[in-house]
Amino acid sequence: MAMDTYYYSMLFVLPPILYMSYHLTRILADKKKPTTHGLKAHPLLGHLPAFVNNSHRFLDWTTELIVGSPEMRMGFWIPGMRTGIITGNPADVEHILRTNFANYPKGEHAIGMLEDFLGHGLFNSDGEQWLWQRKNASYEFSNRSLRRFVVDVVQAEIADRFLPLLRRAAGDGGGDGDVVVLDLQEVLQRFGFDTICMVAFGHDPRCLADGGVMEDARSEFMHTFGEAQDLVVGRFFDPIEVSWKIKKWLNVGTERRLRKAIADVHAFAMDIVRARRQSASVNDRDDVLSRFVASDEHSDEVLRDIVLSFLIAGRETTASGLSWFFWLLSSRPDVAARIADEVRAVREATGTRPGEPFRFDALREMHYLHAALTESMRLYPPAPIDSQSCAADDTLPDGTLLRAGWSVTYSAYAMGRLAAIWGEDCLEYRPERWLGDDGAFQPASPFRFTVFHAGPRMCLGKEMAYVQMKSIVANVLEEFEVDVVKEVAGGGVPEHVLSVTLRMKGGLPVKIRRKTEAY
Ligand code: HEM
Repeated sequence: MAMDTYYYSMLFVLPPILYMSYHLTRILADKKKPTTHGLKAHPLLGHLPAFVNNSHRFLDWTTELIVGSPEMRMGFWIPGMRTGIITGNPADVEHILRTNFANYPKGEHAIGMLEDFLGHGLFNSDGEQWLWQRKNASYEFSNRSLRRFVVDVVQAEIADRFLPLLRRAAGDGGGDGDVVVLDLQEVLQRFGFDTICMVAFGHDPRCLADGGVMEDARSEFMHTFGEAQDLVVGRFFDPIEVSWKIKKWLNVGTERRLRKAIADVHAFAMDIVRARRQSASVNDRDDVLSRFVASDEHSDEVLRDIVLSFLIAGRETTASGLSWFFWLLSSRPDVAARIADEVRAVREATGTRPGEPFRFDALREMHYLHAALTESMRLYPPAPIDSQSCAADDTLPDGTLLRAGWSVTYSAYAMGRLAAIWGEDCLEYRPERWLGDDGAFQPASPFRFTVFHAGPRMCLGKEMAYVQMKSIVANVLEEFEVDVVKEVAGGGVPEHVLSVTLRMKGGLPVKIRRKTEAY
């Protein structure tokens, strides 16, 4: 009997004890919730007012908060909409991108926002859907014939299109012989678009045509593609999340423009897919799409989404990296001179002459150039922030709590400005920080230098991007000086547009001069 009373009383006593201890644990755990130093939350609206007030300087604002925080991260809370963290802490990044990778997918929320544009291509999928595309694409990217193909495509684009364009801009031959102001960022985007289309799909869109002509017919499409990208990213920065859904449903405003832009971009990608399907020689080709087509397993829509992912990956990233690099170089003649010396030494060692293509091995010898580009991307990362979502409650390495459904973002831009990672001179452009005593390039951990992402979803095009960027810089600095037109560009750091990539607002106006020294 006494035992029965004991069991019955336990039935009533235990649940409240368990309930209370559950909540007590949560309250205690929540003491470790992410903090935000120097940022006050509104009692009802949370951090919404601060986000709205600083949306025009989002990267710099979040960087200031991260740099000012001992944990190198900021927590934010926007009631009913979004809660999460933006971090610059390498231990957090390693945890999110590698150690507990499975718990930090892109998430349904983000995928849903991009779905009408990117479908379920590599960039916009998780789980199995991502894995099979990643496996196929990684196989292609580690293929040596693709590496040769990349070098050939890039060198041909430089020799037949890019250098002739710069020679014309420098006043050689074309037009009235005057030096013209060129938007280098736009030229580099065209370069990136041509090369990604040729490498990934075996299709030549001729955004830069032979002889260095900028094809006007392509300008409109390039503009449409950029517009689709910017408008879709705009959805993420809209503090009132449902507003884009309402506009889409009503087909008004930016969503109306976006619908039209997406239709044009999809038509372009679908043309590429159909052309590749009809091509008799699919099995003999080196491009990435042909391998997906050859397997005969995928619908046109799936292939279209794969095409779109590669266009997003390759169109603006290298152009962004190079635009900031040439801007930095314009005030650092010492760095430009050292690169030119290195290129000259590699020419001598490989027995080639200026104007001839650089082979893969020759590019690999250019350690200082590699360091100069890496250092530039450290400060101006082409993909400045990257978000995932937290699938189940988790704790960061320092015990900070993350709840399921939170947005978890790392800022490569802020990380480049953290003294705790790079030392007190972190704001200085100093390529030497990447070189060992023997002058060889020393890579940093991808959890500190997050420019190419890290872990299982790390960028597949990193090597291709360096081949492209090093080839362009080496060829340009052999022949030309690039002067940024300060009267047009303004004196300070150029303003940026925050889209998928860090783009200069208004482009990068430059004048191209032939080098006076004999090579
Ligand atoms: C300087 C140039 C580049 C930078 C800084 C860069 C950076 C990045 C970053 C940050 C990601 C992660 C994106 C995310 O998951 O949210 C990524 C993924 C990727 N990148 Fe790049 N990228 C560059 C050039 C390229 C090029 C030229 C290609 C060529 C095809 C490429 C192919 C890819 C692919 C396929 C992924 C998706 C990987 C996956 O989700 O599994 N990237 N890149």
